[in-house]
Amino acid sequence: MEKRIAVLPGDGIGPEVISSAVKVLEVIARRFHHSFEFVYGSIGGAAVDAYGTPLPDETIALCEKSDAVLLGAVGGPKWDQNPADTRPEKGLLAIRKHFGLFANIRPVKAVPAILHRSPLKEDLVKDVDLVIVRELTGGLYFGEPSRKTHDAAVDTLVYTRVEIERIVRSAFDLARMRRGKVTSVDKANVLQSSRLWREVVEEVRAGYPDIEVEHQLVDSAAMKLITNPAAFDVIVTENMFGDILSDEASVITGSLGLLPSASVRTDGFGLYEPVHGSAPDVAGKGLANPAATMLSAAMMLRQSFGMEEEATAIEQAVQTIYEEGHCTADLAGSGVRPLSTEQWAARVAEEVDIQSVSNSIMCSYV
Ligand SMILES: NC(=O)c1ccc[n+]([C@@H]2O[C@H](COP(=O)([O-])OP(=O)(O)OC[C@H]3O[C@@H](n4cnc5c(N)ncnc54)[C@H](O)[C@@H]3O)[C@@H](O)[C@H]2O)c1
Ligand SMILES: CC(C)[C@H](C(=O)O)[C@@H](O)C(=O)O
Ligand SMILES: [Mg+2]
Repeated sequence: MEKRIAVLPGDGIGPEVISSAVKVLEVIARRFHHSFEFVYGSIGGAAVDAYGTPLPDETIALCEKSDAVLLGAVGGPKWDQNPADTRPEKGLLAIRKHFGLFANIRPVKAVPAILHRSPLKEDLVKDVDLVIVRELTGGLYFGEPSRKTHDAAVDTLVYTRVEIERIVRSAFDLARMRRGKVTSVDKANVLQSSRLWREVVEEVRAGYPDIEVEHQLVDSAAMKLITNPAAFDVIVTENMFGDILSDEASVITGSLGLLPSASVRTDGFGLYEPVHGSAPDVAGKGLANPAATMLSAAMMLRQSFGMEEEATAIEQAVQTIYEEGHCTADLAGSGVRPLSTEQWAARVAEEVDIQSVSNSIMCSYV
């Protein structure tokens, strides 16, 4: 299959984790006889520096001509004092909005070989397999913020019935393919937009009698995510709550460097990016964990290209390398010598290749 992938490395550790994921995708292409064309574009702080804007028209055009987008991360101290329009993060919000990527799918799954790296008890963590379905193109992120005076600022939180309904349906559809449970997270005891959210969830659930539904307020949901994370299956929530809960959920697995995400719309086009940011504190030092970006690439193969076997090959290779005891600095406990980003990525790429050899040996015996 021929696929054109827009690659947007961005800032900080973005280029490091992206180059790792691209290496693995190159092995996948070779092994499964696909042709992947990687076309590189600029976003975030790098684009502000080169083009004066965090999302240049050239980047939009390149993504429009591609089958999917793979993104690293944006942002960093260099641009933190920029005005709103030339902040790197603005580029990320703009690309999500431009392509109508309203559903941000953030799976959180315990990795058996590294359960001990979670700060939570292994017993709590071992069965965790949940997905946060985060609304991505509405809410506070896209209100009309304004700095009223020197001493006052305002952000508005708007949600329409249509925006809520489509994300809630995505969550119910996903739950049907999983364990059949949806937890809707809101702040309906305070916010009007949350009361509308809850109303729409109640309407949508009528069409899904097979799905178990619960409502949780975001503050107690944040607590339950840590005290009993295995109780969750699909969590559906608005933009800001989803952002916060997904970073919190990364603690369950042991590192933010493990969580992938897909930002999608209904026609299969998607932007795939790790949940983490540009990690300026570790950038350029070989300390970044590229697993989240590799697993995002796996989501791209499965969700945008329908390449199930190829996606599984990446996921299995990541698991195997952890089982062999190799990890990057974020997951190395005391007494464990971590591999650099590049070394760890090379092990995963090698493993994807080795799988192909063992598979063909298996075939020759069948
Ligand atoms: N999607 C994105 O592009 C995205 C997401 C979050 C934050 N950001 C931006 O990133 C910048 C830094 O934000 P932050 O520090 O709050 O969040 P962050 O996610 O970049 O980092 C938080 C902590 O996790 C660590 N970390 C994150 N990813 C890691 C990885 N792959 N491997 C090893 N360690 C990792 C970092 O070293 C840091 O200690 C800000 O400019 C922020 O706006 C961008
Ligand atoms: C960088 C920022 C705009 C972004 C968000 O809040 O959506 C990030 O935190 C994320 O989780 O993708
Ligand atoms: Mg975030």
